[in-house]
Amino acid sequence: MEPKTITVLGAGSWGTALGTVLHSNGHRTRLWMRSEQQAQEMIEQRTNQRYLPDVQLAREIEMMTDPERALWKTDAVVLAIPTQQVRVALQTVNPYLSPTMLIINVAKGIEKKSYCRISQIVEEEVKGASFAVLSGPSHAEEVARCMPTTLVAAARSKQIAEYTQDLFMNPYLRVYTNPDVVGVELAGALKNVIAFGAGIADGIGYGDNSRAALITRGIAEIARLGKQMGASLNTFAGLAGIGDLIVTCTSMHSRNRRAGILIGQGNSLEETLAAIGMVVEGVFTADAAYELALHHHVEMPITTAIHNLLHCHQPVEQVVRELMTRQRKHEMEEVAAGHMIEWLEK
Ligand SMILES: NC(=O)C1=CN([C@@H]2O[C@H](COP(=O)(O)OP(=O)(O)OC[C@H]3O[C@@H](n4cnc5c(N)ncnc54)[C@H](O)[C@@H]3O)[C@@H](O)[C@H]2O)C=CC1
Ligand SMILES: O=C(CO)COP(=O)(O)O
Repeated sequence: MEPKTITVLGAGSWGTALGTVLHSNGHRTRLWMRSEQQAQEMIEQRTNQRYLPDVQLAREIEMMTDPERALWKTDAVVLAIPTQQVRVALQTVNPYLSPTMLIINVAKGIEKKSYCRISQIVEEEVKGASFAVLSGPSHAEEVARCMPTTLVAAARSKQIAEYTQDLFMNPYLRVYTNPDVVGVELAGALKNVIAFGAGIADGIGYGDNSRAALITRGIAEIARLGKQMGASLNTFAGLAGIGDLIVTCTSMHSRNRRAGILIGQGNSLEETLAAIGMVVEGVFTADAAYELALHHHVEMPITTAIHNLLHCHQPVEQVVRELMTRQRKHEMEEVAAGHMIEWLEK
């Protein structure tokens, strides 16, 4: 691929790490951020001390706060901004976006109140924009250190998915394409809620059995909602689905898991968010996920439990007891739905 000009919106840990990837792939890379002070520090120190310390940033990566300069003749815009801020950020830069620019979202969440996925926010805010989503098991700390990582680039058009794949793919970052935008977006957003729950279990002092249960039953309920919303079930068995759920429920890099651990240890939500100091998407997406499940008449017991814990202030012990003592179930949905009569009758 010919070198492109790429603007990354948001200089947190993920935007910065992806900036290093794009630069090492030979693209002209610009990092746009709100804070003049952060931009000056990054220009002078060639590091991002607050969000991704100890990672050296190449001299050629440009840091800036002026949206007009950041978006001047750019080919693609990477949205690396926390979900709840994406709309306002798009409104800020909108006058400088052009219809030829591809918008690639890398944030993982669902907007509160509107229950919009990011592709829907982009559709509303930037009429006619081409869109792709890049997701999968990928902690910024490891990507920035060139550790082998796999991702999924999803777009409705094969050409856009492959273009996104080519922009990011290199010997340490293998990118697969996928046509299922809805599935990839939902998988990335909903896994954060489950990972927060897995962290709570760890914080309480529960063991590996509990974590495995949350991962397995977590992907089952994510896929159930996804299917109802038109996603492909295969997506949830792939990198953006079970792959990302595994890494987020098990890694100490995960902010969602670490936040859960602090809650499980008895800290308040306020104390927890302050201690993490970066975005904990699952806390904000829990609400939207709960409402989407109600709206689509889909059972999501773990997500509901997290929602109740966060918003109905139910004590953790009560939430766990309720989850474990729910009405007994079949594991397979087709059995539950009565589609395996033969087995039932034997
Ligand atoms: N950190 C990671 O390893 C990964 C993060 N993600 C996703 O990427 C998204 C961003 O996450 P991080 O970079 O980790 O978050 P972060 O908390 O490290 O940084 C967020 C950045 O966004 C900036 N920001 C917030 N509101 C803004 C606005 N209105 N305009 C401009 N900038 C704004 C903040 O100043 C900060 O620099 C999240 O949705 C996260 O789930 C996805 C994959 C990996
Ligand atoms: O999405 C991620 C890894 O794939 C990052 O997860 P956290 O936001 O929990 O750190």
